[in-house]
Amino acid sequence: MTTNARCIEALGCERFDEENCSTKTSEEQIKVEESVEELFQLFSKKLTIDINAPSLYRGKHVSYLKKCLFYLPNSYECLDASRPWLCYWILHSLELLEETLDAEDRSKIALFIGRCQSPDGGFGGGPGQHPHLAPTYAAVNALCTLGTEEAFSIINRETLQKFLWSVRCANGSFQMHVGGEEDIRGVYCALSVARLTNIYCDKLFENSAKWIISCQTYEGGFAGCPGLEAHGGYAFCGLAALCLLGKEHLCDIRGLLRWVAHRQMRFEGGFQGRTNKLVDGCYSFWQGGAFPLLHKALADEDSTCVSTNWLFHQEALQEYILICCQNSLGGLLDKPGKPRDIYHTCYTLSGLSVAQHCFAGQEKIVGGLQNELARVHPLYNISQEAYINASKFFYNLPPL
Ligand SMILES: CC(C)=CCC/C(C)=C/CC/C(C)=C/COP(=O)(O)OP(=O)(O)O
Ligand SMILES: [Zn+2]
Repeated sequence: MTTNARCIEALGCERFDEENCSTKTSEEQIKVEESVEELFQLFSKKLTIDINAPSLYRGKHVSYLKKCLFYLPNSYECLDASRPWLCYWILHSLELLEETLDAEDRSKIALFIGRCQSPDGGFGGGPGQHPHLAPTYAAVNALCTLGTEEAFSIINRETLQKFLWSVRCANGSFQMHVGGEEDIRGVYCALSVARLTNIYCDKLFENSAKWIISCQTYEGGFAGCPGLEAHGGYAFCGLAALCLLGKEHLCDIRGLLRWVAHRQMRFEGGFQGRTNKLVDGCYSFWQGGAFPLLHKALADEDSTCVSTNWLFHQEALQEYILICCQNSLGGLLDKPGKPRDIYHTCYTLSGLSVAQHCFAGQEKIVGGLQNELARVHPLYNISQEAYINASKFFYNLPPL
């Protein structure tokens, strides 16, 4: 299927499904493709983008993100308990777009995140809120992205470790907050912050690998909890958590690879989150980000049989993001027709970065080098540079 057809499909203009296509004769198929081409010509006049060399609206995205940083519109009121997330999504997106903030702004943001830190350790969704693993993960990633000594020093590693102990369950899973739900996000968030800030200890994660593996389903992906449906968000958490434990080989890597590779939609080029659901830009990272981790796991088993590319269609994903997920006024989105928002801006850009970069010298930058983003570290989803700076800071501190 051509890119044009994928875009038309993604624009919701014409419905093709695998079954219809496969029952068509080649002549009928050509007619379908011609009519798609015609439709596409019509729609490309509306889209102010050159589909043969789609460009990233870098400047527009930067302006949108900066506006959101200092004046969060009313539509984010419902995220009042996710304020460290808002900081992380914006800061990480700006970092990927290679936009730096001035020192005064970085300091203001670091101090605000500091106000979300709980005296009991960890971070809450806003100042004075109870600590929770999700905003703790977002706060640590945001502070590491800020990358200043002031930002790193805000994290109280002693109380953070106490908080992690307070949400740990005997079976190796983690509650999202004291008395809260246990799911695979918890163990990933706990491992991510523990590794980044150098407070990891084996005892804290005893049994965790076994619990994570019990979330892998018959389809090959991971569910939020044992017995539930595999989903991209949870599959990323499960695989990344196993990698952070150095135990990825304990799960069915090939089953997971098969599942995640089939989540890339044949027409749109983007990923769906789970079987029989719709494409969505945010899964560009939740699903796409699994491929570098899978690649490493496979290479560790047998370095002679791995390719120099990720095992998904990297160009098709980039086309979906650049052609279908950009708002022409800045910001990115789930799919055409949906409003832009900073969550989708963060995860589409993170997925775009994964799709652009495999190994040094093997970059595939759809639309030209001017579209290149900074490289992400796929375990944490902060930039490689932010990861290196944070490691230099935290791994020079004495162990707890
Ligand atoms: C680190 C961290 C906190 C990770 C979160 C991972 C994540 C994105 C989980 C998604 C959870 C989920 C079941 C969404 C389904 O939404 P839906 O039914 O609206 O969407 P769908 O139709 O695409 O499945
Ligand atoms: Zn989404």
